[in-house]
Amino acid sequence: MQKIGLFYGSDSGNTENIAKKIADTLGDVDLFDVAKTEKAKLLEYKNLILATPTYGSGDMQGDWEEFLETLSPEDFNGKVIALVGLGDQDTYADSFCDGLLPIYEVANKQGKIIGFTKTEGYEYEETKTIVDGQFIGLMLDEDNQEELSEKRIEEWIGNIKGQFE
Ligand SMILES: Cc1cc2nc3c(=O)[nH]c(=O)nc-3n(C[C@H](O)[C@H](O)[C@H](O)COP(=O)(O)O)c2cc1C
Repeated sequence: MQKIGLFYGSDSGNTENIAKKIADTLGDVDLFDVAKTEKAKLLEYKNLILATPTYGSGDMQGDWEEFLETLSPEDFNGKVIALVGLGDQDTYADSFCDGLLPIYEVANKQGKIIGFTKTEGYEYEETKTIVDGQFIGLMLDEDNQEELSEKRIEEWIGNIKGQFE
């Protein structure tokens, strides 16, 4: 398996902490804050994990918005991509983790998305991040279900680990 590049954006630190936990648990992961990195770096990796929280009402994090503008579907050709969304399903119940959707839409056209997850145990009202009955990635809620994150991360890593190339 080739090394994994984990690219994250984070305003208040939750996604950064989760990114570090994922990297520690998975091993062989290089971490990048999208505020301080370039598209060329992402292109170096066959295996990717992309993580964003949601802001506004259903938007991706600001640095991710700028970073995603530099990327096109062709950039994900031949890549294996796992997605991570952070949100608050209580205060923003009708747009839970929706900021992850634009990343999925660009990456999914030519890349292979892995790591879909079940929706059981979550308490949101609406989200656009469900495809074929499953979340498009690992969804975490550090505001309301922090105690569930560790187990969710472990299960998810167990699922994706063998799928990277
Ligand atoms: C102004 C504001 C708007 C937010 N909007 C949403 C939203 O639409 N949907 C959602 O699921 N979470 C929303 N959140 C919750 C954040 O995504 C959540 O707290 C996340 O863990 C923050 O990650 P960070 O610390 O990496 O920036 C919002 C938070 C703030 C402060």
